Amino acid sequence: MSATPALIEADRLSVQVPTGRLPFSQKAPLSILINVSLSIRPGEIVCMVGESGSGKTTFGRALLGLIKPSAGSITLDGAALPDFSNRSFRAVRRQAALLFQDPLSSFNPRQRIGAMIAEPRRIARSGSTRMQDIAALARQAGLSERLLARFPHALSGGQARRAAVARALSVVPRLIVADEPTAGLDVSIQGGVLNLFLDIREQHDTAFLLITHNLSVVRHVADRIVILYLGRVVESGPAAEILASPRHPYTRALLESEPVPDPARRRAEPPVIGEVPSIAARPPGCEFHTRCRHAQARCRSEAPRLADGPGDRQVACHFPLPEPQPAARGSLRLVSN
Ligand SMILES: Nc1ncnc2c1ncn2[C@@H]1O[C@H](COP(=O)(O)OP(=O)(O)OP(=O)(O)O)[C@@H](O)[C@H]1O
Repeated sequence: MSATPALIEADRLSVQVPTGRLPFSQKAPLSILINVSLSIRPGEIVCMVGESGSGKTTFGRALLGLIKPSAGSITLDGAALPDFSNRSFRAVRRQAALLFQDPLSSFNPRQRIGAMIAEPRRIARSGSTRMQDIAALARQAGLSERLLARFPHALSGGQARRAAVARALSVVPRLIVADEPTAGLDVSIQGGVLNLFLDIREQHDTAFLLITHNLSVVRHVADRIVILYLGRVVESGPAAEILASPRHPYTRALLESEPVPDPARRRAEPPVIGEVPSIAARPPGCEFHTRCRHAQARCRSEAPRLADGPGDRQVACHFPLPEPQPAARGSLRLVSN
């Protein structure tokens, strides 16, 4: 394990939302995140991976105080936030930038792109807001200078995403939380954004939490991976190790469901990914058992705990997969409910 202290650390963070509108119809609150722990060191790129609805966005927002956690704690530079008040999170937000999944939703429709990119510098009174410097910042994010005079509605999805990246870099933060940073971008531009992240990390030791279900993003940049399923961590550890030998059947199935570009290596049948159960009706025992071919009686009744090891890895499975055999690829299938 690295001795570098964590920049930010979440310990058993949980998020619940109330259900029912009237006092008489109130039910138990719905758990969206359950005991998620994660630490990010300076300069580290952590990828949080999971299918849609697994709680990735909720975690990113809770870490920055945009959603109030219901339990757990957050530590910044070794000091625990005293509570989850706005005031406590101010320290986190001063050091972090969030790239939203839908960048346009975070833009002021009446503000020109150039002014929007310059705004963090103006507020922090740090860095030049001269047009030529803002244009250089935009170019760094792959955004043409001619777009700086436009309003947000006149940008394409890809241009909006690059504008959001340029704004995040306006005052280079110590942490960037990027929610699906390559969604909707052409493959060539996706690579550009990821390479830009790597450059920023190189130059400024900026840490990243990348929220994604795109495994090619993970392969390209991740130092560490955290896999979420129904709001719980099911596996985490160094990216190279997890990609080479996943231990949780869910992680393995996610990797198996990646498109195979080589037609000669086409599988006999595609992995069958069943529906994710609703968080309002969590299966008993291991919540993944309804989709797991390896499930045994114990999995249906007893929830596995997230166990440490080997090394810096963690897995929540009663019967974790062994080191892969050379012929193992394609042998595991997810089954629908
Ligand atoms: N305010 C809310 N009230 C009720 N349910 C919510 C609320 N916010 C999120 N959820 C539910 O919590 C679950 C996790 O949502 P979240 O957006 O964090 O997942 P995600 O992994 O980021 O998904 P995606 O990849 O689709 O963005 C989903 O089932 C979602 O419907």
